[in-house]
Amino acid sequence: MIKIAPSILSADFANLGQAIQAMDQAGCDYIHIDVMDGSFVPNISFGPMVYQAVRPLTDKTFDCHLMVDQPERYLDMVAAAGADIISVHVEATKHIYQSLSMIKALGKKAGVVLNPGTDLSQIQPILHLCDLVLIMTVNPGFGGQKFIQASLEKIKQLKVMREEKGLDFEIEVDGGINFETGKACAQAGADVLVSGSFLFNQTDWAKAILDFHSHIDMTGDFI
Ligand SMILES: O=C(CO)[C@H](O)[C@H](O)COP(=O)(O)O
Ligand SMILES: [Fe+2]
Repeated sequence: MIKIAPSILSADFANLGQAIQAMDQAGCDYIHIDVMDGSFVPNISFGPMVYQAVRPLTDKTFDCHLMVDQPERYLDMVAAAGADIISVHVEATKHIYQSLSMIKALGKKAGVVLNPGTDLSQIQPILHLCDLVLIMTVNPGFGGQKFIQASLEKIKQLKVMREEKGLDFEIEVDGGINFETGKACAQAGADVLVSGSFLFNQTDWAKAILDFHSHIDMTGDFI
């Protein structure tokens, strides 16, 4: 069954705790937390103090997407703040093997993220260290962007690589996900759909999460 990860970048920051609790009640799987440093991406969001404050409000998995340069500088703090999955961009560090090893040593699930312009060959040597591979389906930095169709081929190729190598990481997609693009990603091989603006703009979040499932499960292939 496909997992749904609401991106709280699209939440009402004046009521962040309420939004997280409502998404929990609506039946989401992960809470996706977009951490931006104003350097790796041209936007700044929130740091560990913010998600530490909301950590007690839900038992859901905190899926932390670090859009920061040299992420190894922050891994201790991110782990201490309550992240369960910590994902780092392969483009953001000279030491991706070390970063992923550090995340594992902290007892957290390790993820690697690829920008739309980054080839899968960049992560081939470190795939065995990954619990999750996040394929960006927009350029990172902002919510509400248009899905990049070329991402679908990358998802398919990643699924083949996973099978060939006998690995079991999750494939997550992030950016421009709605019922239509989410279904296309699931058909291509995605296991986790991040959805920000589309999901938060729905009036009934529980229905929207169910609708994500019904759109995808009706193919019969992904239940
Ligand atoms: O990582 C991100 C942006 O860098 C967000 O997770 C992503 O953009 C989700 O927002 P939307 O669903 O509105 O595209
Ligand atoms: Fe994200």
